[in-house]
Amino acid sequence: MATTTGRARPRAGRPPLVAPVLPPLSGALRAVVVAVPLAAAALVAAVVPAAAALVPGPAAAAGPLLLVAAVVVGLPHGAVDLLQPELTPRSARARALLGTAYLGLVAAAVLALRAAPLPVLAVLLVLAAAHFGLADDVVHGWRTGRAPAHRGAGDRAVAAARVVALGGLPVAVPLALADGDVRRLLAVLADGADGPVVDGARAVLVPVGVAVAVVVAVAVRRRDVVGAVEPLLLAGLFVLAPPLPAFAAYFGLWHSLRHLARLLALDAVRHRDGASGGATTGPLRREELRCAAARFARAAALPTALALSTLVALALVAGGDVVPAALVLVLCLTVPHAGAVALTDRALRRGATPGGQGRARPSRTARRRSSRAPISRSAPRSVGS
Ligand SMILES: CC1=C(/C=C/C(C)=C/C=C/C(C)=C/C=O)C(C)(C)CCC1
Ligand SMILES: [Fe+2]
Repeated sequence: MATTTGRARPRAGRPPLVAPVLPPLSGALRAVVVAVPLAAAALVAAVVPAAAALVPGPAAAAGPLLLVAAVVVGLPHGAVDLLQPELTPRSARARALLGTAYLGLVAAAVLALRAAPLPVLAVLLVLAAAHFGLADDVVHGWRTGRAPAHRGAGDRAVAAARVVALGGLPVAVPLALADGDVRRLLAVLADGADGPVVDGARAVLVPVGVAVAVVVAVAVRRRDVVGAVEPLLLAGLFVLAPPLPAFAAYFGLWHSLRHLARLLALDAVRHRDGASGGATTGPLRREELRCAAARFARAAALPTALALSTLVALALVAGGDVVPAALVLVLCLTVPHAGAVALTDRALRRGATPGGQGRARPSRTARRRSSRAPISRSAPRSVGS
């Protein structure tokens, strides 16, 4: 993604001088991060089982198609992993190395999955659950202002439960309740060993259920309605709707959409900071988000096209079967994607300082400049990322 205009780029391997702070979740951004994913989960949980009862044939045929569509729609959310300034090294050589390592990890994961299907699939599924759960924990920090950088031991324990609950539900439940479609896909992915994957998923349902109970209880005590509803809606989605449409809705309209919103918000803040010297806060304006979306579309186009071509190539190698190919691609992309997102989040957290509402104190020049900047606003309510 294009980076800031006037702000100094971070040195290789170091967090930026002024970490962008996610602005308060309000307006369109709140709708995209909270209302749309929750409404989509509720709608799919209600409508898809009804459709499956009324028109079983077309509903069953739609599952694999929806999954492939969701993977394609979700590909861009990882397309700018290496363009985050908190992660990108300064020198072109180091950037090329990082890009090669990213693609090398995808290729290594594909080869490893072929060489040892069952153990490698198990590792990839655990990684996927961790990635999903951590992403929703970051969104929780954004929504509530309880930034990960400023948590005490109690908050950290609840965060761990949140990661297990919100990451475990979308991976363990559809696999534990595997229907014919999922069994067939698992048999392709795990070279006939679908049974052990389903058994393993069933075994983790108890810890995931306990984590859900903890998260809901804590959210109720804190009067955090969204925090209590999130795991219940995800559980409802994956228990009521068939696994493939449920996962498609989750991946396209929950995980990818939330990540995309976060990328746009971060980029908009970096641009705002670039213009103001790093001291402006307050909700993002629609115009700022529109510009960030345009920059994102430009930056994500080529990597997304590359991922789509890889999908076509994998499908051709798999004899034209695009559904397992899409799953192999998305699972193997998760290896570098989860790593890149985790490293970027860590850099963003480290750039945050508790006393400064999540950001390092800007220089005197920056402060003087920002006091004249037209977009300077009130103090932020939410912090960190
Ligand atoms: C294997 C398999 C599944 C799980 C796929 C997963 C878990 C994908 C994770 C993707 C990630 C983490 C993308 C990165 O953002 C389903 C669809 C449940 C059922 C069919 C077989
Ligand atoms: Fe992701």
